[in-house]
Amino acid sequence: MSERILVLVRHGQSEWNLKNLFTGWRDPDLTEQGVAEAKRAGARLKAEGLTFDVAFTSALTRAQKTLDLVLGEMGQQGVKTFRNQALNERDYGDLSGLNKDDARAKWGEEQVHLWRRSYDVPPPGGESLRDTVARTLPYYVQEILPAVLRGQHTIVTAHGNSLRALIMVLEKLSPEGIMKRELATGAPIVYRLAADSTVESKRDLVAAA
Ligand SMILES: O=C(O)[C@@H](CO)OP(=O)(O)O
Repeated sequence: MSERILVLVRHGQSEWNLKNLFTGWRDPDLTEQGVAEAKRAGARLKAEGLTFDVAFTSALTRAQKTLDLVLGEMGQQGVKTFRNQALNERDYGDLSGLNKDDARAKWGEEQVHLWRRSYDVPPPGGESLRDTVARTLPYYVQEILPAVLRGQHTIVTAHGNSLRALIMVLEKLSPEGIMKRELATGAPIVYRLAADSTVESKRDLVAAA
C-alpha cells in the first residue's frame, strides 16, 4: 500500500494581496512574486521526491495558476485535475474589493480581525469560517479524502481561508486555535494520513526566500 499523502498549498501572492484588498470570490491573477512563489513551491516538492497522482483546485484563477506552475516545475503537467468552487476562498461579502487598512479605520482593528480570523463571525453579507467549513468539508470527504485513502498522492491548491477550514478539521483545532493560524502564500504543507483518515505526520515546507 503506498503512502497516503495530502499536500495543501495556498496560492502565490495575488494582485489583490499586493494591493491589500479583501478578495474572497473575486478573481485577480497572480503577481510576478506570486508566480515565483508557486514555482518555488513546486521546486521544494520536487526536492522532497514527491510526485502526484491527482490534483484539486478551486474555480479561481490564482489557485489554478498556482497548481499549473507547481506541476510544471515538477515536470508533472499531466496530473488529473479537478476544479470545484467548493474550494474557493471564503466569500468576503460586502468587504470584497475594500482595502483592509481602510476597513480597520472604519470599523476598528478588533472587528476586522474577528471578520478575518474568527470561527463564527461572518463579514457583512459573507461567509464565516464555519460557513466555509460547511462548504469545503463535504467536498473533502466525498472527493479528496477517498483519493488519499486509495493511496493516490494528492495536491490541493486553494486559498487562505478555504485551507484554514480544512486544516481546522485535519488538525482538530478549536475555534481559538484556528484564530491564530496564518498561511503563507506558496508554502506547501505535507500531511501523511493514517488509514482511519487522521493525520499521522505533518511537515511545513516553507518556501526558501
Ligand atoms: O482577501 C482574502 O480573500 C483573504 C486572503 O487573501 O484575506 P484575509 O487574509 O484577510 O482572510
